[in-house]
Formats: sequence, structure tokens, C-alpha cells
Amino acid sequence: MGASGTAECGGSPGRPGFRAVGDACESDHRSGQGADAPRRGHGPRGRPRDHRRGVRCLGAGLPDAGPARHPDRRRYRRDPVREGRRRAVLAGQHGQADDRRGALRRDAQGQARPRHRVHDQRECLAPRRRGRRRLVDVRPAQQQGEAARPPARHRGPVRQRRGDRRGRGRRRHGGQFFPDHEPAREGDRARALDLPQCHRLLGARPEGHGPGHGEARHPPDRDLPGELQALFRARVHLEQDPPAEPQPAPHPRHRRRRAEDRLPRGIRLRPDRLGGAERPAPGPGGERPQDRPRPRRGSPQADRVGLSRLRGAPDLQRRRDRGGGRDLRGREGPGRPRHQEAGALDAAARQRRPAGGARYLPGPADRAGGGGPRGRPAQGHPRRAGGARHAALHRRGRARRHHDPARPRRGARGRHRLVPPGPQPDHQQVVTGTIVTGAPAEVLARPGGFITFEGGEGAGKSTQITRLAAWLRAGPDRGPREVVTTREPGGSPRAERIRAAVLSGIAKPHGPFAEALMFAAARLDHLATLIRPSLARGAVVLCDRFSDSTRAYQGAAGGLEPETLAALERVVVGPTRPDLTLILDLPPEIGLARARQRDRAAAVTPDRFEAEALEFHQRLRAAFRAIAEAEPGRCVVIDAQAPPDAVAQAVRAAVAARLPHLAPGVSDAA
Ligand SMILES: Nc1ncnc2c1ncn2[C@@H]1O[C@H](COP(=O)(O)OP(=O)(O)O)[C@@H](O)[C@H]1O
Ligand SMILES: Cc1cn([C@H]2C[C@H](O)[C@@H](COP(=O)(O)OP(=O)(O)O)O2)c(=O)[nH]c1=O
Repeated sequence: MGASGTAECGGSPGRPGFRAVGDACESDHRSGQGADAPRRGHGPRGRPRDHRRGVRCLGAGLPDAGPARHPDRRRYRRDPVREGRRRAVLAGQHGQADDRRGALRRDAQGQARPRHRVHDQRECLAPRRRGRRRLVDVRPAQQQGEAARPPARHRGPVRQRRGDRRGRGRRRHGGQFFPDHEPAREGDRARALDLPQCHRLLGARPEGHGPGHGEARHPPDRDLPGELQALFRARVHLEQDPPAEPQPAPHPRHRRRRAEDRLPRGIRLRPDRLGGAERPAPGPGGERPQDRPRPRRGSPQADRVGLSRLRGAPDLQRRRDRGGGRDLRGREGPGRPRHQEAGALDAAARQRRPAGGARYLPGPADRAGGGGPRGRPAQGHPRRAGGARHAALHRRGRARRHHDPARPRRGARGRHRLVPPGPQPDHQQVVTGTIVTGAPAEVLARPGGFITFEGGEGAGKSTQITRLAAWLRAGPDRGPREVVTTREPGGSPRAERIRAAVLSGIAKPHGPFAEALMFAAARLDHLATLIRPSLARGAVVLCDRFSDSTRAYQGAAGGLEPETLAALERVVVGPTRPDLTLILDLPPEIGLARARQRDRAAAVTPDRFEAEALEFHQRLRAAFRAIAEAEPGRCVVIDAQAPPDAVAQAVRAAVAARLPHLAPGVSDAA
């Protein structure tokens, strides 16, 4: 093929000035078979180029290079990677026609490139490996520099990536369809990069031969063209530090999180206050507010129901002590999110709203005393409650909010601000995390109560709970009330699974403390998932056994120290102590007889505690009595030997006496 060698080394008509490096063709200049003429006058600065090892002719054997056929052509077709490169070379040969049309080209891996990169400078396959094709620009340096300078609109890396993306898929090239050839290996990405990219990485000018080029920093290998030197140097950079992939846009939810994260530490958002965030007062020791024990406000009862978390707690508690107000329940529970409280209170407020959906409307007194803009009553923060200064502050806050798109629009989430007619009762009644401002106590939450039933086996607890629930559901004069009946261990799906395990006796070999821990675990879930949410809704919760059973069974009867159980109770129960505990008392022999009769009827075997000896049950009875004596304000002992109706009557009387707001009426209770 010496005949084609001379012509091909001079450059094919479609690809003047290019040669392939490392290809094994018959025009190999090492073998001396190629023509000498193109060896001189093709390299930059007129240097001879082809004396280097492995510089061979481009285009030998290519279909449009002449009638001669390359002997390795069939081999290329069998190797997909090499086939892709061969087609890239083909594409380069058709480049001039494509360039005139402004078409994209394909590099050696089949990726499309803007034409200014492809035409004369790009086809440098860096590694010197035997059998690999490298294209070397052998045109004069000035011409190379002109071709290497990309147009401004293609200079940035983003443009380059977009070009790559556009090149994917099948693309018509020179009248033929060529499939894509993705880079076979990661290293091919570095090898496929073009020279402008190399220049950028080297901090050199694209022209490549002036001051500031890589040659100035590295001793130049004068035998190599400047672009090839640059590529060899850049390859190291590229393989170590590949170009950054475009980052996907952050998800809107993440953006929102980041916006919240920008809040200074200690500041929390107040959804009820459109004014935004508040910073709780710093602790004396610099501790975080959420780590601080909550301050006690008012009575222990107020603390139990979480009134300490309400700004109007003292006032509400005063109302309740007078008997004219309503209790707030169930806003304790550190694990429960505030919006849940808000939802519960909102629901309660909606229930209490007058029929027809009418809301409280602002009266003249509202406008007189610190009214808001356009005659609306001042709402939200107590500082805005009265006086022109506070009204002006309020207006300023509204104006600011109007221009802040990050803040929710007023009423956008369907919340209502209920303002009673007449003078504002007490603007301290702002509930953290919810919407109510200045509403009377009975609007804030529906009153509820937490009543537990305790006693030995077969005392009649389940029977009496059912009866009391029916009585309480009638509710007071204002209408029916929600009553939740539950039991321990159990009451929630997870707690029921613990119940099944512990009553099967699985923890008995581990001792009473292990059993107490299992009961505590069940209680934790029960409280979190059922009891506290129900109390927060204002429901009455009737529970068959609670923490007093742990004291009696695992403590007094099981031998566990009271201090241990008290600590466990403090951790698990916290402030959610029962309002009233009804202890059904009867001799254990009678209770066990009833329980066995019940079990036979239900065809179940006695559980782990029913199977205990009589002496164990006697200790239980003594323990329950002792608890009642220790806490007379909470506990009432009821004689459970009486007939069921008589016991039910005694239970109602106890509830009416201790929790009068739950009683449906005096006539019913009598
Ligand atoms: N006051 C009562 N007098 C007689 N039998 C009763 C009385 N109360 C409940 N029972 C019966 O005793 C059995 C156990 O009652 P139950 O309510 O299940 O007790 P506990 O829940 O305390 O184990 C049931 O069969 C029930 O019908
Ligand atoms: C709640 C609780 C129950 N128990 C025991 C008492 C009961 O024997 C058993 C619960 O069974 P249960 O069937 O609810 O009792 P009763 O037969 O009285 O209706 O679990 C404890 O030992 N510790 C506890 O804390």
C-alpha cells in the first residue's frame, strides 16, 4: 500500500494535516515504507514530525481515502470500541462538509462535539499504547492556534456538556447513521477531552504557543507539538480530578429546610404568630431551652395537663378553681409535635363554635381597646393588645409580612382567630403553637379526664368501665362527650404485643424488674399513641389498670423497691397522672373465683398473674389499699363485692364528686 501511503500521509482530502499515531498500517514510517515527503513540512514550526515512534498515516484503509482498503478494517468492525473510533475518524473525514452546515461531530467515543473542536485539533488519544490510534495535528502552528480558539459561546464547560448531551442517540453523520459509543472505561473520558479543555486546565491560552503556555512551566519536549504536550500534562490532572458533574437543582423541600436552618439557634417558628420567630429566654447556665425543666406554674394539676406550656396557664387555672372555667388537657408529652396540639385545639374550638359556623365577631370594645388595622381587633401577640403604640407595631409587622413571600399568608392554612365579643378578657391567653387569642377557656379545649380502674383479679374493673363510659358519653348539659376506654398492658398495637408476651410469662424468669420494664415499655407507647392524644382532644379516658398495678404487682407483691418504681413512673408517665383512680376492693378469693369463671366461659387459660398463689393476691389487695391511703385525693376505694349495679352507682358518685365537670347531671348521678 505504498501507493496510498504518500497521498494519505499528506492528508486525505477531507482531513488535511492529520495523522494517526500508533496505528499499524502499511504506511508505517518506521518501516520506511511510507513516503518521506509528508514527513517534513507537516509538523509545527516545520520540524520533522514523523521520526517518532508509532506515527503513522491517518486515513489508510478508510473507505473514502481511496480505492485501497485497510487490512485491519474487518478487525475494527469486530471490536465495538475500535469500531467507534474508526467511525469517529470517518466523521472527521467528512468534517469539512459538516462544518459548513454547522453540524456537530463525534469524538473517538462517539460523543458529539462542537465543530470548532472537532475539525482540526481534537483527535488526540493520549496514551501511547500499541495498537491505539492517536491523531496528531501536523499543520503549521498558526493554523492550529486559529482552529483551537473556540467561539465565545462554546468556551464554557457547561456548553461543552450540553454539546455532549446533544450528541447522544443516533445522529446522522455523513449520510450514515452511527450508533453511540459511550466511553468504554473511565479513563477514556480523559483521553476524549479536547485541547481547549486541556488549555483551560493548564491555565494556558488556547493558542498554545505563547507565553503562559504549559511549556513555560514544564521543560518542553520540543519534539512534541504544543497541543500534545498540553494534553499529556492535562491528562494527569484529568484522571486525578475529573471535571465536576452538573449538580441537580435542590429539591424545594430541601430548600425550605435550609431556609429554616438559617434561623439562629434557639429561635423557633411560631405558626400562630405571623410575626415569625421567637427566641426563648436563655437559661442561667446557658443550657438550651428545650433541655430546661419546664417551670411550674400554678398547681401540680396545671403541670400535669401541660398548662405550664400555655401562656394563659395561671388564668385558666384560676378559672377552673372557681369552677366556672374549663380545664385544658393533654398538651403535655414532649414527643408530640406542636401542630398536633394545635389541631386538637382547633377541633375543639370548632366544636364549641356556635351553630351555623358563626364566629366571634369583634365588638366595639375590641376596636376601642387596641384595635388592629381597619377596625380589626388586635390579635396574635399580647404586646399588640392595646394602645396606639402596639397597634402601630402591629401594622408595621403586617406591612413587613406583606413583602415577605416566605411567610405564610394570613388564613392561608384555614386557621381562624376567634375573638369573643365584648372586652378582651385576658390577652395572656395566647396558646403557643395554635391560633387562639383572647378566647375564653372553654373555647380552647374540650374538657376531659383521665380515670383509672385498679384492683385485684376479677374485681369487676372491665365491667364497671363499660358502664361508666356509657354514663359519661351522655355528657354534661352541653351535649355528648368523647369517652375512650382502654386497658393496660395494651391499648395500642405495640403495647398489645407486649401484653401478649408478658402475660404469657416470658419475662417471669428475668424477675419483677424485667417485667416492670416491659409494662413500662407498653405504657410508653400507650400514652404516646392513645392516652395523650385523647386527652388533648378533650376526651375522657377510662383505663383498666395503670401505673398503680405496677406498684402493686411488681412492687408490693413482686418485691421491687418503691424507689425504683417511682423513678420508672416518673420517666414513663411524667405529668400524665390520673385525675381519679377507682380501686375496686374485694377479697382475693372472690375475685379469683370470678376470674376463673370468666376464663372458663371464654375458654382461656389463666394468665401468668392469675396463676399466682393466693398469698400473692393478698399482698396485692393490701398494696392497693395502701396506695389509696397514700393518695386520697386521687384514689377512691369502692367495695367490689356488691352487685354490679351497686358498684356502678358507687363509681358514678365518685366521679361526680371528684370530677364534677364530667357528670351528665345531678339527677343522672343520683
Ligand atoms: N359486682 C360483681 N358481682 C358479681 N360478678 C361480677 C361483678 N362484677 C363483675 N363480675 C363478673 O366477674 C367476672 C370478672 O369481671 P371483670 O370485669 O372481667 O373483672 P376484672 O376486669 O377486674 O378482671 C366477670 O364474669 C363479671 O361478669
Ligand atoms: C398494668 C399491669 C398489669 N399487671 C398484671 C395484672 C394482671 O394480672 C395482668 C393484666 O391482666 P388483665 O386481664 O388486664 O387483668 P384482669 O384479669 O384483672 O382484668 O397484668 C402487672 O403485673 N403490672 C402492671 O403494671
